[in-house]
Amino acid sequence: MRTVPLGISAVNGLSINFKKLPTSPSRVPRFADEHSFSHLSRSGACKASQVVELFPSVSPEVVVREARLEDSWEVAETHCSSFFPEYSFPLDFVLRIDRLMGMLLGFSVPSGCRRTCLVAVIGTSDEDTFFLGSEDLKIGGFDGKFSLNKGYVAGILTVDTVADFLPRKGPLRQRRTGIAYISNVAVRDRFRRKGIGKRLVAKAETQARNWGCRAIALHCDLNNPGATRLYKSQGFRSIKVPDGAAWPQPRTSPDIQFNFMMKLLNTQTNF
Ligand SMILES: CC(=O)SCCNC(=O)CCNC(=O)[C@H](O)C(C)(C)COP(=O)(O)OP(=O)(O)OC[C@H]1O[C@@H](n2cnc3c(N)ncnc32)[C@H](O)[C@@H]1OP(=O)(O)O
Repeated sequence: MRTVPLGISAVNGLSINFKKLPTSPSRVPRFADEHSFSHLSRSGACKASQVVELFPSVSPEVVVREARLEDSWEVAETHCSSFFPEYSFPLDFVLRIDRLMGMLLGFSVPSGCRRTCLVAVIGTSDEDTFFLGSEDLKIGGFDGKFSLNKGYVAGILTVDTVADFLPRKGPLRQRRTGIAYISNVAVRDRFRRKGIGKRLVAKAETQARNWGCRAIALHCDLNNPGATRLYKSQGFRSIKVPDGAAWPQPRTSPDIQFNFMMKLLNTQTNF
């Protein structure tokens, strides 16, 4: 089964940042995994694994929150190891650096739009975390606050209101508003099937509601039945895109076919 990084990555043609990820997401040869790269990750991984063994389903130790600066490397790792698991050294390392730089330097959004990266973190609690930095500071798609009690990033998701993958409105081709878009959903291999994906999607919905959105949408590779099942279980429904419709699609390999899925967020309003 092929997995495809969608959304920001897929949207803008992927060159050096998260909104420009490689256009061919097919798996390529792998030669090192995330453990190779940082001592910090290695120690974090042990701790996280122990927690998960103690709590086989999602435990209270899994916190889903907005990504902060200190998570950025692990976010890049999670993305690369999930969507490009077969990349081998040095490509996998370069890819991680590319994602990291993109996240820190890129991630700009059009005026009036929002975008945030969520992380599912194991082995921490926000309640006893001491933060440095300012509430208002944003660096790339990251919250500028910094904490030493960071936990271990097991899953990621991006949600935005950029509407790059929805048809534009009217003769002026304005961006559609009020519909959030989910992309780049990934859970590290060894933490899958523990409800983390569901938690990330649920948090994205909460974020979308807080932004005033009435619906939330995503594109999923038709050949990704696991992810499709996840979204269906969360109330997303496949939307038939009329043949020939000028409906923008994530820019990945041309042979990938997408299922456009959408969920209304507790509102009767039509879109
Ligand atoms: C919009 C996008 O970004 S689409 C891209 C999706 N991302 C990827 O394909 C990257 C690689 N895959 C992954 O990272 C993960 O497998 C994800 C994100 C798809 C799922 O994350 P998980 O944390 O494993 O999902 P979670 O445990 O919450 O699963 C919820 C339900 O989804 C379904 N599901 C999830 N994964 C699978 C699978 N591999 N096979 C079948 N069903 C699955 C099941 O119904 C599952 O419930 P169950 O475990 O009680 O049967």
